[in-house]
Amino acid sequence: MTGVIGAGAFGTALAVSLALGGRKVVLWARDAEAVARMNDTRENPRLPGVTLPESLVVTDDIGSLSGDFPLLLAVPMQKLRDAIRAHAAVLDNRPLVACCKGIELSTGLGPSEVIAEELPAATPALLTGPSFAADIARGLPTALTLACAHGPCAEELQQALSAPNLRLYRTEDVTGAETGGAMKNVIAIACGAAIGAGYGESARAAVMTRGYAEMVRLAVSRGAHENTLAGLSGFGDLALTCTSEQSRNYRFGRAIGEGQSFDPSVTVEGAATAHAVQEASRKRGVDMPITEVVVALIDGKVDMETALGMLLSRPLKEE
Ligand SMILES: NC(=O)C1=CN([C@@H]2O[C@H](COP(=O)(O)OP(=O)(O)OC[C@H]3O[C@@H](n4cnc5c(N)ncnc54)[C@H](O)[C@@H]3O)[C@@H](O)[C@H]2O)C=CC1
Ligand SMILES: O=C(CO)COP(=O)(O)O
Repeated sequence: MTGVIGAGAFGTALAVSLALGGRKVVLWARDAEAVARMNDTRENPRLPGVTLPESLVVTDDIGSLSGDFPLLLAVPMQKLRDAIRAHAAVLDNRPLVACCKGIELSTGLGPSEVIAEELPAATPALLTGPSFAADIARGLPTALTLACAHGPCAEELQQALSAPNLRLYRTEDVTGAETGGAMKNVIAIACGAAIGAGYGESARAAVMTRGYAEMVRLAVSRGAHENTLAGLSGFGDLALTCTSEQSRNYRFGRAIGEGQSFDPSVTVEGAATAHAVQEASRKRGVDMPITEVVVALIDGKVDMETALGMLLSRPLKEE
């Protein structure tokens, strides 16, 4: 059995995919009315056009997640700690797989570190990599990274969370996997802004590549293995998010580049994470010029022309 906490786009897509793969899945949401609607219509408005399989149990009863089976935590990064605290009794002492991508603004911690801090007896893991919820829910093929520092648990989770359209690779480098997932959103905002401002595809490729260098620098400074960033959780997700109109982070950046507003109700993980990364990288003395520019753009401190100048006027250096 698998439990999923958070019935947003990603939690629901994973639940659908695992249920269609023949697993027993319980999807928990905090909003009783939303749960009633989903049970009535067998649809989730966050995933239009996707029918929830009859075998998928949707509930607002947190007690139905009691047990020692793995729980997927599919809530936004900045809400992860609240969600854990609210249900600590049910979540403690079992595998908890964070499905969020980001760094906590108030602490500079990644998802597995937040879990470890709140519930030291739980086994923190991470599910990350290039995958749009809509693609997963439609049964399209996807490959993801399952990260868990505890080797045997990593293998068990890899088996338990694979599905016909979800191919999971595993790593014990949780820090590398979570840094890649957090940073790709920041760089996707920069790429969206470059395209939105009309700077062209070559500029986007430059931002992606130099953004990858920032991702690696930050990850290594946090204790990750450089190679992890070349995998699905780093390069893979960067490639997807920086080039797809499906990405909310990319579209948010494009709106900045075009001088347009963006719907504040949409989950854009890279916005808070850019601020968290800026603070962490300054403390560690890690040079992250694209992240600095993204923060300045989000905060409205610079316009696109100034932002471009900030990057192009840097001293010339070896690659
Ligand atoms: N949507 C996608 O394609 C993908 C999303 N992700 C990651 O998944 C995470 C969640 O994103 P989405 O599902 O897309 O967001 P979403 O905006 O569709 O849904 C977020 C859900 O979390 C719930 N929630 C918020 N705070 C909560 C709390 N304290 N307790 C319980 N539930 C709470 C909300 O009610 C909402 O249903 C993000 O970190 C995102 O980066 C990862 C891969 C793909
Ligand atoms: O993480 C994702 C794809 O791997 C989803 O990206 P967005 O949050 O930018 O939509």
